[in-house]
Amino acid sequence: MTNHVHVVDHPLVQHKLSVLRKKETGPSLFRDLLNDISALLAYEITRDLPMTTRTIETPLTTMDAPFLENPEMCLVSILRAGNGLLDGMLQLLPDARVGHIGLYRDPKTFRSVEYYFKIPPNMENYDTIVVDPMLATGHSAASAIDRIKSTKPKSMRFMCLLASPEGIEYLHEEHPDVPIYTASIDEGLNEKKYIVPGIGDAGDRMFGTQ
Ligand SMILES: O=P(O)(O)OC[C@H]1O[C@H](OP(=O)(O)OP(=O)(O)O)[C@H](O)[C@@H]1O
Ligand SMILES: O=c1cc[nH]c(=O)[nH]1
Ligand SMILES: [Mg+2]
Repeated sequence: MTNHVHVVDHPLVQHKLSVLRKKETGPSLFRDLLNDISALLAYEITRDLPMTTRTIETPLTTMDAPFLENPEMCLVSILRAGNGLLDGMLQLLPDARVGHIGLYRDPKTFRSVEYYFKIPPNMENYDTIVVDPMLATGHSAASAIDRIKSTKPKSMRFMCLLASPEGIEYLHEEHPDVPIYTASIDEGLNEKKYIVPGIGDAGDRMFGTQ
């Protein structure tokens, strides 16, 4: 399982995550921190993208310079909270396409319910990163990935801020081919299936809706 999970334990990520977790951190600072952290996570999740070389001319000479083999990227945000990760990632990947999948978690069954789906055509061209801050039971991520897989993207990765051990296990069972990148693996889930210690409801904290 662990080969498929990458915990980004960079000091800047961990410091910013601790400030973001605090209950007194309001929506404005919460969003700013999430922007910073998501840019740092984007840096790590793209670390092993395949490279190629092309001959270029600098003002001084000719060289074989490294370029991304496939610069076509697509980010897919799981609404609402996934949108909080987009701006930071787009700082590093400004040409990425962006898809959206609207899911909410039913508070009784904890299963995800889809209400929106819009992604670019020709997904087979795109290395795709599915983003959502929270991997709790894993149902939302697994069903989003199911849906996106049916469009046959070139490759797929999943990025979150926090993951629970249960969510990692479930997602790995359902989609063993999709690596998971996270800033933390927290202790577990409470009786309402919230991540503990966690950050609370990511969407509500981001948008001040509670
Ligand atoms: O792993 P799971 O148990 O499926 O839970 C995680 C999901 O719950 C949250 O969304 P929520 O349903 O609160 O919707 P929101 O983003 O609109 O607030 C979160 O952003 C994930 O999408
Ligand atoms: O801890 C959790 C679990 C699901 N959704 C959230 O926003 N937070
Ligand atoms: Mg929510």
